[in-house]
Amino acid sequence: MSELHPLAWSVYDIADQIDRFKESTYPENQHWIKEGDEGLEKARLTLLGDLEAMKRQLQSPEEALSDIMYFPADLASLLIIHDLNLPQLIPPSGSISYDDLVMSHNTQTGTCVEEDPLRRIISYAITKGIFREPERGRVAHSELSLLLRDSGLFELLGVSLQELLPALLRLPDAFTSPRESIEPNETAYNIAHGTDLPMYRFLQQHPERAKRFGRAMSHGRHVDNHFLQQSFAWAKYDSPGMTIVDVGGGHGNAAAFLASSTKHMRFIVQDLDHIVAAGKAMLPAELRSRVDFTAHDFFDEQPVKGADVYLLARIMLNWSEKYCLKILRALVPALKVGAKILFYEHVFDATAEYRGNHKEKW
Ligand SMILES: C[S@@+](CC[C@H](N)C(=O)[O-])C[C@H]1O[C@@H](n2cnc3c(N)ncnc32)[C@H](O)[C@@H]1O
Repeated sequence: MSELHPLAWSVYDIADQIDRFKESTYPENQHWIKEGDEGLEKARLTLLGDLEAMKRQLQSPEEALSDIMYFPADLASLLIIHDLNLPQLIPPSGSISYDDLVMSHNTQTGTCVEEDPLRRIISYAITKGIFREPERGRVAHSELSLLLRDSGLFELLGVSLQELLPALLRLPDAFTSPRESIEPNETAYNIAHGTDLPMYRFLQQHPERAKRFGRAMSHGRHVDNHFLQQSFAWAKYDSPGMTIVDVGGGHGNAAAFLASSTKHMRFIVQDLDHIVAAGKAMLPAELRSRVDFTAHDFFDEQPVKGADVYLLARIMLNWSEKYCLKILRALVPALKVGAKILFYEHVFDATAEYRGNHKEKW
């Protein structure tokens, strides 16, 4: 028997479980499953993994490889969609003719885009589920493109395409010239953006880009904060007097998420001064009594002594070992007996293997 059969049975069983859950839990017509629904998350991830495994068995190696190789074309169409601000120009409901879309773009920007290439870019994006053509000559939002009207996700797209993608394209140079460097100002980002400063310091000098970067990062985070919540016994620390220091905590998104689901523990979010200023302004009023912000460079000695937990969420990924050690050494004088240092990172298993399904609780 082919290996498809056992997978197909598993898919059937899980789909049945999910459908029954949706029927009893969700309003009518909601076809997606909310990430993080307790009890269903494991089933959802297993199903995604099984479907990916089935796809791999059904595709020839050439097909699988060309999916990877043509990915830059997807990025190019997204880049155009972003730069022309199309998600904002297409109405959230109903549709717009290509004619009107071109006119609206050209009037608002004072630049000139032609209808024919625009239509071709949109047609390509439609094949990826971004936008729809409800009738010939008119374009409307799809479920996916509608999300890009949200400013946070649109900013995340901008950061991904304009800050990070140019750096990713220079990675081969950074690996080889003259050797892979461990210094934060000799990275692919430095080559791509023509700066001698470490990325976060460079952004500090470009306040608008820094703000967009910070907001985009916070926006991308809500998706996996629930893993952070589930992967540590936070309840044990949820009593008056317990302090959690969120080192390099950005706009305080993780701290705010954790504070919303606990009652007593206090959070101190530390980051560079311009980031904490923005984070403070964004914090919901009801969390202000339990979440504080302080400017602190994590290479300097930790000023909050005797906290219960020092959280380093997605910090180490930015630094070479030399600098990770510096960050840890700066914490040591502050540690009381029993203090926890909590790392929250994406990690590879000891042995890399194909992962159709990228997300797992750990
Ligand atoms: C990838 S983000 C992670 C933010 C947050 N912990 C989270 O998980 O959403 C890395 C953070 O490190 C901060 N950072 C970079 N250099 C820093 C430094 N020297 N001292 C303190 N924070 C720094 C950045 O401003 C940024 O907010």
